[in-house]
Amino acid sequence: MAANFSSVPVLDYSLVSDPERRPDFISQLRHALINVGFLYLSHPPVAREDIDAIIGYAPRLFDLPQEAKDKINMRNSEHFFGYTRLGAEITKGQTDQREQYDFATPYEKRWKPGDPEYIRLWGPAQWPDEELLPGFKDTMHRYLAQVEKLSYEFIGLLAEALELPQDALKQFYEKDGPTQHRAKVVKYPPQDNLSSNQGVGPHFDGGFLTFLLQASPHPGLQVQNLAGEWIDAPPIPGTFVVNIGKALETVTQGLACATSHRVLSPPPGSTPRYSVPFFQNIAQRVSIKDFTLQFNPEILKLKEQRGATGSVESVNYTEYNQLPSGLVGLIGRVKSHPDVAERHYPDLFKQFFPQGLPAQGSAY
Ligand SMILES: O=C(O)CCC(=O)C(=O)O
Ligand SMILES: [Fe+2]
Repeated sequence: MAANFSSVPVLDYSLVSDPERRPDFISQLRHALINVGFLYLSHPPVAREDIDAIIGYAPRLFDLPQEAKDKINMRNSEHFFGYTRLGAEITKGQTDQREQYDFATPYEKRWKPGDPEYIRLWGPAQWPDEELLPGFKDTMHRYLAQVEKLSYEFIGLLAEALELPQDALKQFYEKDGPTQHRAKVVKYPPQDNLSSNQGVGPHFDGGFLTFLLQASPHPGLQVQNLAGEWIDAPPIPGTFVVNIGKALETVTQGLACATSHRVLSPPPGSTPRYSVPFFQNIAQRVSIKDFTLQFNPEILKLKEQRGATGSVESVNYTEYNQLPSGLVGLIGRVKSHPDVAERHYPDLFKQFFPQGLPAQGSAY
């Protein structure tokens, strides 16, 4: 019997600092990692005022004049940071109805001649002009620094839940400098009569962990369970939604599962939905196939008890089994944003789009 799920569990981060209740947290975490791949985290160690400020900024970012958005179009950026207009991506053959900005933690470009091309993926983000949105960049940096710290702490807890040494996953981080993490601010407009209700189609995330802030009260996020059913993950104020990326699934030999998810657009006549996902990266030059973690056989049995996943409507990021993580990330970006790739990575562009530029990117 598969240990199927019908809701996304809520874990209380305040248990972690309570010696008596910490074991409860660890066992709930073990269940969520192995059987669900998604969880809500309440009482996260991120300042409430920064979260509220980000929620306040989200609509204002999209209300900027079109020329201010175009000025920081992603096409300017070899790092794939910046603004992407509505309807520019497709997932599973259908247009995603969302508009977004890709931002990141601070980073100076490190690529030098002779380095692999994927090293160019990391570098400075593009930000709107300060006078148009005063304080936004600083607030976002402060927010991202806190989520980044949480993401590392969480990886330690995850190792504990899988009965690995606390620092067992540190070997996947950059050793000689910072790891750059990506974040987006996303707007899902309400469905109109002409478009589908696909905010974003079914997909897996890459990387290690995603920390998602649902920045408006709209439902719409759904998570696919083992039987292939779509389970709602509506916003719960004061929480993050945390989910496992394909790199972490690969590293843990499938114990921690990456779960397919999607977003349905708000219904016609509604206000837009906003969200702010943070994607935790790993070292660019790491090839996961070169590492084998030793798991306790009792823990590996829990994976067998989970059973096989049913029909999963998602296929991306299978390359983590063979290629360096940075190249997997770059391929993902090239597929989703071919116009950016055509300008900055012409060889890879030709490899993935031999017929030339499609009207939209095809994420997965
Ligand atoms: O907007 C959301 O709630 C989820 C977005 C998402 O899954 C993604 O961008 O990877
Ligand atoms: Fe996602």
